[in-house]
Amino acid sequence: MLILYRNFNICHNFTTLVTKVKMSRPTVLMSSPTIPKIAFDLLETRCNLVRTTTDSKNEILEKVKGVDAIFWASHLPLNKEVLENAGSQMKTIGTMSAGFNHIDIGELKSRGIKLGNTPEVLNDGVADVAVLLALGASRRLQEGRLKIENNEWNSHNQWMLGQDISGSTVGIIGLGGIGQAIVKRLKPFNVAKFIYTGHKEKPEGKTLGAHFVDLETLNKESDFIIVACPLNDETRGMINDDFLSKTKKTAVLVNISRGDVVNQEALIKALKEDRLFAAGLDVMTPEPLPSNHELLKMPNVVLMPHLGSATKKTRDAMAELTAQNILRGLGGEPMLTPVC
Ligand SMILES: O=C(O)[C@H](O)CO
Repeated sequence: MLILYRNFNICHNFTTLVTKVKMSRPTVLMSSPTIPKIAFDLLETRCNLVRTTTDSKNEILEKVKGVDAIFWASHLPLNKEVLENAGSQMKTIGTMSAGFNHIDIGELKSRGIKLGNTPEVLNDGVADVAVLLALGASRRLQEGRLKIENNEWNSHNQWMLGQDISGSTVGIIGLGGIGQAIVKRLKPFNVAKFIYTGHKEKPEGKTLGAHFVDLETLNKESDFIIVACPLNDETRGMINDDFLSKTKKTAVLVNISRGDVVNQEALIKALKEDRLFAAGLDVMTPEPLPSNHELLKMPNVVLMPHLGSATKKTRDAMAELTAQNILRGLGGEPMLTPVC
């Protein structure tokens, strides 16, 4: 009897311990198998991880059930369906992205869920791509390659002339961290004037020697228009037919933000009608772009498949920051880079 009682006690204590350990080790869904190792290492010190073997929606919807937090490394919409499947205990999300237009913030707020994102750490990577696209589009990179491929190389001195960035006016839509990093990079190119638009004038603009203007002025004056603002209800379709009807014919448009800031049909039309010199796009609609899409057939469009933050260093930094946000959220501390 005594032995039985002792065994019961041991069992009981063990169960309590397991429950406690489980309680002190929250579960985190890692929504993609390709999340950098640094995030797994950090989170594993204090959490139990639920891993996925694919990036598929179905697997995420299945594995999210009952977790305490989500590491979101997917461009799939993070919406009511995902949250409902997760359950009401899930109160912490870290998204491995600076943009959060794919996340239903209203739904998160109504459920008291905390969200952190990864701004700043990708500024340099994305700004590099903006410069790459500005130069590539203005110097006819895609068209030049096609000329070689099609045996149309012609060396006369007026052949394939591009637009100069030196002496130009560069207009930045959205002087956030990425916009500022773009200005810093372009300064040594002897740009004549930097202008920017946004909600309000920024002290950083003064430091960088960039002038605050309204969107219309930016459009009218810019030789290079670089879209670096977040996608939201205000900016969706901002670059539309009307906007492009007032742009300089020699202007180059670069988009490193989100495809939907630009009305793509209007852009294609303007490029075809030679109302715009060229475009350099890291983002487009839809993503992935179908391989037979019209944009791919246009010689004056330089395209990249949303690679702005795609360097080893940047993605590691994004993963680490996401993991830290999750750990802080789970521990009841403020996230390092909170969205809500
Ligand atoms: O928002 C971001 O983090 C970048 O566009 C990569 O998705």
